[in-house]
Amino acid sequence: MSTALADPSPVPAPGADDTLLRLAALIETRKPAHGGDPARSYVARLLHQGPDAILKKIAEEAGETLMAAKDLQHGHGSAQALVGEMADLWFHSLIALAHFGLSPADVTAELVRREGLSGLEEKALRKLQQRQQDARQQEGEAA
Ligand SMILES: N=c1c2ncn([C@@H]3O[C@H](COP(=O)(O)OP(=O)(O)OP(=O)(O)O)[C@@H](O)[C@H]3O)c2ncn1[C@@H]1O[C@H](COP(=O)(O)O)[C@@H](O)[C@H]1O
Repeated sequence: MSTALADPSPVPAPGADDTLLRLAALIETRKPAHGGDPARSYVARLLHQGPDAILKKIAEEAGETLMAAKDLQHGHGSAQALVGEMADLWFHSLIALAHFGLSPADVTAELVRREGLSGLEEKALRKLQQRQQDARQQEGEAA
């Protein structure tokens, strides 16, 4: 009998779910340069209000996500409530990316770059680089 563990969640093929890309493309059409109308579109209104308003929404949605997760942790929330708040957070993050001329493809490219690199290894590498940089700086000051 095989002792291999069953895969708990099959890894989808790259690009299998393009929901974020489709939503980002829609958000792009809401920019003032593309005729987005703040009177008729929530996204256009937020883009029109500018980065402070967008970032305020992200902070708000991050807080609501945290509260929904804590509720679930303590047994008086629902998974659906957490999913809803996380969706709000992702949605507003996409608007922020669009404002700064970025797309979810930029974020996934960064995640792809990190694939296979353990967070613990990355942290150790970062500390090593910092120590090397500090040592170089001290040598420079001593010279
Ligand atoms: N996914 C979303 C989406 N998620 C959340 N929201 C809106 O985000 C708003 C903020 O959520 P809140 O819970 O904070 O609600 P609120 O208290 O009314 O917020 P305030 O605006 O008053 O601060 C709500 O009005 C939600 O309806 C969204 N609005 C739009 N989309 C997508 O964006 C597309 C374009 O939307 P429009 O630009 O409005 O046409 C839509 O077709 C959808 O696919």
